[in-house]
Parts: sequence; C-alpha cells; structure tokens
Amino acid sequence: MTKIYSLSQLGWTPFFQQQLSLEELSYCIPARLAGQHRGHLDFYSDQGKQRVLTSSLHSSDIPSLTVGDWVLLRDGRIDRVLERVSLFSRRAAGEKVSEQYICANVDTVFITTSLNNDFSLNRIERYLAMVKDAGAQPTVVLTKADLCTDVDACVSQVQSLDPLLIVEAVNALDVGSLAFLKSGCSAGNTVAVMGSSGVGKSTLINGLLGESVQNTASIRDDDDKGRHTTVSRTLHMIPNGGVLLDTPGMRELQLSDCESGVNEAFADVHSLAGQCRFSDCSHQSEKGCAVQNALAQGSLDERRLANYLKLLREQERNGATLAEKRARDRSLSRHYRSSQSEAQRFKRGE
Ligand SMILES: Nc1nc2c(ncn2[C@@H]2O[C@H](COP(=O)(O)OP(=O)(O)OP(=O)(O)O)[C@@H](O)[C@H]2O)c(=O)[nH]1
Ligand SMILES: [Zn+2]
Repeated sequence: MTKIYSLSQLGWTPFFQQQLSLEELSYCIPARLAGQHRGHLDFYSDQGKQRVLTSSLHSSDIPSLTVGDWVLLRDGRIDRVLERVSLFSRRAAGEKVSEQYICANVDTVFITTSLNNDFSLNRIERYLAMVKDAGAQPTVVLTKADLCTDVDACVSQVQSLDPLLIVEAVNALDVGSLAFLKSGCSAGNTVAVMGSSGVGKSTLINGLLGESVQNTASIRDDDDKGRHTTVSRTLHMIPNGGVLLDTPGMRELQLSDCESGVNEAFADVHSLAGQCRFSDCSHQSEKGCAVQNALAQGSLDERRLANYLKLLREQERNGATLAEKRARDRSLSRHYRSSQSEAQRFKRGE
C-alpha cells in the first residue's frame, strides 16, 4: 500500500493554491509529478498515487512536464499544469534551440562542495548563477569539514561572495552536524542537491532522510513484477516535512544559459558595470570604468571579476534565445508571486 501524504507534505504552498479558481477546486485534484516512465506518469496527491497513461495525453503536453510539476487532474487526466516556482533545464542537443526540463518547483538547492580538493569559489559562483537563474534559493553546503584544517576560513571566503548567502559546513557522515540543514527542510519546502561527483551528495541525502535512501519512507511503488521499488528514486519525503527531489539530471547539470542568473549571482559586479562611463564598456582599459576603479581600490576581487566575465562569455556562446524565454517565464512567475503576497496582505486587511 502506498502511504498517503498531505498536499503540504508533498510541497504544496499558497503559491500554487492561489492559482486555482473555486470552480476548479470543486472538480480537480492537485497532484505532483513524481516519475516519468515510458508509458505512464506517476502523480501523488492527498488521495495517494495516481497513474496517468501517456496515451491519454496530448503529445504536446508530455515534453512540457517535468518531475516536481504540479498539475490539476480531472477524471484521471491532466487538466492543466500550474505555474512553476522554479525550473531547472538544460539545452537539448541538436540544431534547434530547445530546452530539456530537469525538474520543477524546487525551492532550495543545496549547492554541495567538499572542503578538500573540490573547494573552488569559481565553481560555487557558477552554481549560484544556475540556481538563481532557475528561480530557486541557494544554500551552500561545505562537506568533509572533518578533513579540513581551517573550516572557518573557507566558510568566510564563501560568505564574502554574498553576505546574505546561507553557508553551512558539515561532516555529512555525522548526522548530528546536519541539524541546521534539516531544520530548513520543513513541510512545503522542496529541496534538491547539486554538486560535483564525490563531494558527498548521496551521503548528505541519506543523512537528511534519516536512513539509507533505499530504506526510507520515500514514495514507493510496486513495479509490474510485484517488487517494491522507489519511484525512479526522484521524490523523497524528508522526515518532519519537506520533499527532496533527486534526479540524475540535476546531478549532471552544467552551466548553460543563464545570463540573468550570472548577473544576479554577481550583483555587485553587475551594478558596477552599470556605472561605467560607456554603456558598451569591456571593463579592460576604458576611461571611467567603474569596474577597473573598484579593482584598483581593492573593493573588487580580481578572481571574481575574471569568473564573472568568463561566465558571461559562455552565455554569449550559448545564444540569447533561451535566456529570453526564461526571462519571460520568470517574470510571469514573479507576477504570480507578487499577486500572491498582495492577496495575503488583502486577507490580513492591510
Ligand atoms: N570524511 C568525510 N567523508 C565524506 C563526507 N561526505 C561524504 N564522504 C565520503 O565521500 C565519498 C563520496 O560520497 P558520496 O556521497 O558518494 O558522493 P556523491 O557526491 O554522491 O558522488 P556521486 O554519486 O559520484 O555524485 C564517500 O566515500 C563518502 O563516505 C564528509 O563530510 N566527511
Ligand atoms: Zn567598465
């Protein structure tokens, strides 16, 4: 028997609720996509697991869905896909500019890097740009703190990238050191983990879930042969609330097209660049370059500037089409968020 979870345990928040009309509430069931299989999709709702056969869908609906999506089900079919909080995708191979979706509606990403060989501010900045571009919130998790002789120095280097960034050093093998991260995984919060191979993502995930992933209370499925397997091992319930989305695509994600994410992750440099005398300043040797001035004054770090320019060049090579499409999607999602907070203020009578 599949365990039943409440919508909030499955990651449902007011952001999704306010997209439903009263009428829809009477005939639709909100459900979250937990697994995509060859012939069917698995959804979870507060009524349990529901399987939708791919053959019952419009072929154009399928590629636009991804794990983590919330949809409205009506009579066992997808009525519509709800607006997303965030979306991770990559450029699909091929001539045409198209996007391959990886997962949706992740609130918090644990950008995981180890405090030994893997530690690199450039890599962390790259991940920050990706997470911001997707519309999610980053938390930097520095693993293998037990193998590092100066944890505080590394933490403050990461913190210097952004004073508001949450940075946490852990020994992922010691569950006790994950208490702070666990406290952030409350009901309604969807978390994903990203980082290079070997940094300790699986160890961290096992620690957050409390047991080995294989034996957790993750959403389970009986496969056709009657065996008990996890649903593509993508959607896991975190004890005491929250959902962990763990997809292979997320683990392999490369920085592709996220110029606006780069500019957000480097808000300090981006804002300096806006103050240069010439709008097309290349920040090399032009007169009145605010970026070069900041470098000369020591308020901007040479490494950070070099990484910013490198990431922007990568964006240019990737072309702007996808970036524009994402910007459109994001502004729509911001619109929803702001109308949501307006609705909340209204409710409170402000
Ligand atoms: N000492 C120490 N070892 C750790 C820590 N976190 C992970 N490890 C070890 O590092 C190795 C790699 O950890 P994994 O959790 O498999 O790393 P991963 O990021 O999931 O790797 P991929 O599956 O390749 O993506 C394992 O031997 C872990 O036991 C830590 O905080 N401290
Ligand atoms: Zn300049």
